[in-house]
Amino acid sequence: MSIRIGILGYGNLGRGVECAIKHNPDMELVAVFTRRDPATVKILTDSASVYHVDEAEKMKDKIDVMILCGGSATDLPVQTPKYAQWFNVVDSFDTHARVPEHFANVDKAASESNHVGIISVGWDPGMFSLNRMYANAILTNGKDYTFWGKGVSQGHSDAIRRIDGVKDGKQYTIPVEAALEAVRNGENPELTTRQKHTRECFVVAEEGADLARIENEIKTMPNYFDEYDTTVHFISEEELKRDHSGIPHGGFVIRTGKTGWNDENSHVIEYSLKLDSNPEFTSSVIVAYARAAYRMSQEGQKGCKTVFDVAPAYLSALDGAELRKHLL
Ligand SMILES: NC(=O)C1=CN([C@@H]2O[C@H](COP(=O)(O)OP(=O)(O)OC[C@H]3O[C@@H](n4cnc5c(N)ncnc54)[C@H](OP(=O)(O)O)[C@@H]3O)[C@@H](O)[C@H]2O)C=CC1
Ligand SMILES: N[C@@H](C[C@H]1CC(C(=O)O)=NO1)C(=O)O
Repeated sequence: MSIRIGILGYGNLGRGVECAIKHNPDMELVAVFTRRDPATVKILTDSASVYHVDEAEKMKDKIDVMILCGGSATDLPVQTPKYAQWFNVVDSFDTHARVPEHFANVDKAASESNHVGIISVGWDPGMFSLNRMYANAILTNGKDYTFWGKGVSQGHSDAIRRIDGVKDGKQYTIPVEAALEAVRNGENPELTTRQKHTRECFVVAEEGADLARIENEIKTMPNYFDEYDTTVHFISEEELKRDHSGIPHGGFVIRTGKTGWNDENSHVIEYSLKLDSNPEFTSSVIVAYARAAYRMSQEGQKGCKTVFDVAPAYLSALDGAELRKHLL
């Protein structure tokens, strides 16, 4: 029997999840839920239907895992705990500073309702988190760095789109070359947040909006921009569509460490991603964790989990001898 999936929130990530389900034969998309008028939201899966989010609770027995595809800035803090009352849920929550609060809220809802809620799934947080954790557990005497881009951060782009007066926008994350070079040269530099990345925003403002206010709100935004050197460009909708239509991204996690009685041996662990489509890759990670959420729930597990709590085997559509072929 297929794992029955619901998508809540139909933006870049929602569309990516719909596509990723097509590549997972053990899953089927049952429904897409939106806060907009369902008649205005067109999906590509003939066997599924679009509903208003108010209809979701009625379908709690028809969906095994609800994948929350809203924005981290304002949607997921409300939506994930809310829908964990009725569903196993997976989200991509990435406001790093607010993860403890989000975990607690989802854990309360999921524990009380006997559901599994896996939060902060994707690549960062997500796959990069796993690799930072593995590297620190293995090379205990070492130093690690995370670099992103140059690419489009969906979280930061979502955050700027939520500002009053912003019609659309995209944010590029750009690694500082000198910092990259120092790390690559094994200099193990001490780097502040500001010394590692800069951020560049391309914003389409509503007619008559106060551009100075928008720029200031972006640059001072806690948890997103206030610790970075950020530039803001105001452009037309046509320019955004013409020059900034893609959502590529990537980055790497690197840890250098030493072993030996006198630290005589050095080692480097590196995990890197080059993504044509940030949303499609992120969605592919999320769909694998939806399989895990379903299986863990079927075993009677409940409450909030992160990628650290999910045994890798839960992610794979393979099992037993077929799965063990990945060992070699
Ligand atoms: N952990 C990780 O590695 C990653 C995490 N993310 C997270 O994913 C989140 C979602 O990103 P993304 O999908 O790009 O965000 P979008 O802005 O595309 O979508 C967010 C929500 O906005 C609404 N929406 C989408 N399009 C429209 C529209 N045309 N008009 C009105 N409302 C619209 C949708 O809700 P509705 O249908 O209800 O209207 C949707 O759920 C990000 O905030 C980020 O935090 C992203 C990438 C990686
Ligand atoms: N969560 C990020 C994924 C990576 C990219 C990123 C950044 O560019 O700041 N941080 O983490 C996203 O929303 O795209």
